[in-house]
Parts: sequence; C-alpha cells; structure tokens
Amino acid sequence: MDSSVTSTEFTATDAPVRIPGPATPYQGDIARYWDGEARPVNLRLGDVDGLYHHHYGIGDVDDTALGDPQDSEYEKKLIAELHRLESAQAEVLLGHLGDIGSEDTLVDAGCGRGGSMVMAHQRFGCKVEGVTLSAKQADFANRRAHELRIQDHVRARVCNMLATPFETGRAAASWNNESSMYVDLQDLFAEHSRILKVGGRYVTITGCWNPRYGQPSKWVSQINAHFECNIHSRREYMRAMADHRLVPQAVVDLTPDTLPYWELRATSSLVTGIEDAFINSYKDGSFQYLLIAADRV
Ligand SMILES: C[S@@+](CC[C@H](N)C(=O)[O-])C[C@H]1O[C@@H](n2cnc3c(N)ncnc32)[C@H](O)[C@@H]1O
Ligand SMILES: CC(C)=CCC/C(C)=C/COP(=O)(O)OP(=O)(O)O
Ligand SMILES: [Mg+2]
Repeated sequence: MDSSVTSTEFTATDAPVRIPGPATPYQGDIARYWDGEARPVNLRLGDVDGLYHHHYGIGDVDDTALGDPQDSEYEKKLIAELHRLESAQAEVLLGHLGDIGSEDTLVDAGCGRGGSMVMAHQRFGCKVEGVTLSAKQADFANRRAHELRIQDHVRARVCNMLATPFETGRAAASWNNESSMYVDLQDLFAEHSRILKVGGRYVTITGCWNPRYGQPSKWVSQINAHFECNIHSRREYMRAMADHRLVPQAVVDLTPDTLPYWELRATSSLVTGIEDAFINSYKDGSFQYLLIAADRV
C-alpha cells in the first residue's frame, strides 16, 4: 500500500476514496493537535445551541443578559454570552461573502467542527464544502450535518487546504476563519485564487502581528507556541493577496470589537491560560484581529 495513504473512506457506491496523509510533518502535528483537542471552553459553548466554533468572539457584552455574578445561573449565562459573541463573529464573516444564492458552493478552508459551515448553509441555503486536517473534526462536523439533516449541503473532509480537490473557478466564495496561521500565505492564496470564480469573494478573519509594532511581540510568540501556529504580519497578508489576484474590498480592524470577549472570558471558569497574551498584545498594539474581504479579479 502507498505509504502516503493513511486511511480510506467510502462513497455511496462503496468505491474506496483514498485520503492522502499529511503533506508535511508539521501538518501531521496539527492533525494530531486537533484530533486530541477537547477543551471545555469549546465544547460547553458549542453545547449551547449545537454550533461548535474554534474561533473567538466580537461585539459588546450584554450585561443585562449576564445578570448578577452572585446568581447560581451566572456561569451558565456567561457561557451563553461567550458563545453568542463567537457566533456573531461568524455572522460578520458571512456578511462579507456578498450575494450568495442557494445554487452556489462555498469553501471553508480549515473548517474545524463546522459551526461556520452550518451557519452559512442556514443563511444562504447553499452548499458548503469544508476541509480540515483532523479526521475527528471532520467526523464531528459531518455527524452534526446528519443530525440537522443538511448532509446533502454541508460536508467536511480531511484534506490539506493548500491542495483541495475542488474544481477550478467554481466556488462563489471561500474563507479562512482563524485558520490561515497554519499555512504559507503564498500557497494559501494561490489555492483560493484557483478555486474561486472570477468575481468571487474571499474572506478571512485572522489574528496578525502589526508591522507598526516592529516584529512579533513576546505575546504573539506565546500565542504561536500555545497553538503550534505561525502568525503572519498584516503586511504579508496584503502582499500575498495582491500576488494572487485577490484585491481587498474591505479591511476591518476588529481588535476593539474582540477585547470585550477576552475580558469576559478571562473572568470565566473555562479559562485556558492564553487570555492574557491576547489581551496584552491587543492592548500594546503588537497584534490585531483583522477581517479582510477580497474580490477575485
Ligand atoms: C482554529 S481552528 C478554526 C476552525 C474553524 N475555521 C472555526 O472557525 O471554527 C483551525 C483549523 O484549521 C485547520 N487547518 C490547519 N492547517 C490546515 C491545512 N493545511 N489544511 C486544512 N486544514 C487546516 C485545522 O485542522 C483546524 O480545523
Ligand atoms: C486569532 C488566533 C491567533 C487564532 C489561532 C487559531 C486558534 C487556535 C483559534 C481558536 O481555536 P479554539 O477555539 O480551539 O481556541 P480556544 O480553546 O482558546 O478557545
Ligand atoms: Mg474556542
């Protein structure tokens, strides 16, 4: 058997489909990382309404919804509030995809457990194809799609986002929601540019280091070490997009909008230890939470 093939899955006709193994040892590390991930902050928030996210939140905290911190229900309300802010983040990303019809196909590059894919289908009625390195995440996302009876429209597969099986020039829109810090940006935007139709839309929400600060700060280095990722600079995003026919239509600094989420999260029982690195780097200007929406020209 070809040693680059690590597993198989079966289509409806039972014809085996070969799933290539990770393209690099690093991708193998990332696949293992997400296969093993089960942090309560992600599972408990997802349990609120069945949308499981691996990204952060934006928007003002609703203090009236939280109520009295002494209340026995306060922690439950806090979890619901963090989850509401994470879903609000995904809605903002989807709101930048442009006019999407039910006949369109969208691509979620680095889809995690699939929360954004479900939201995209519910919003547009379209097909959504997701890729992740993690078989556990893809299984989770596909199980949720079955439970919601939307498996004909929402599908995750184990696949490298830099070499997808999607047809050239077919996707109406594609995105990376906090997943571009795991890949080379030249390779990433070459692939998005290939799969998008001319006039299609690409959107990313990402954390990037700020060239105005100089170099990655110690907080940015801490975030990289925590998640085994490699945060790029804002400048690198702009340059790599320009190199691949992706022309920014909107660049939104979401840093002030994400700080309330982090400050609330830092008070919860579900802290993971990375909260101060985000808060400090957003506050000292070394790190930015950015949305970039670009036209494929
Ligand atoms: C922080 S999670 C974001 C998940 C999802 N976008 C969300 O918003 O919930 C990062 C995701 O990127 C995926 N990823 C990282 N490198 C990848 C690659 N080369 N190809 C496909 N997926 C990748 C991981 O498997 C994981 O699902
Ligand atoms: C903005 C940046 C730099 C993001 C890095 C990618 C990442 C790990 C996102 C959140 O995942 P998660 O939801 O699994 O993380 P956590 O467990 O901290 O909520
Ligand atoms: Mg999370």
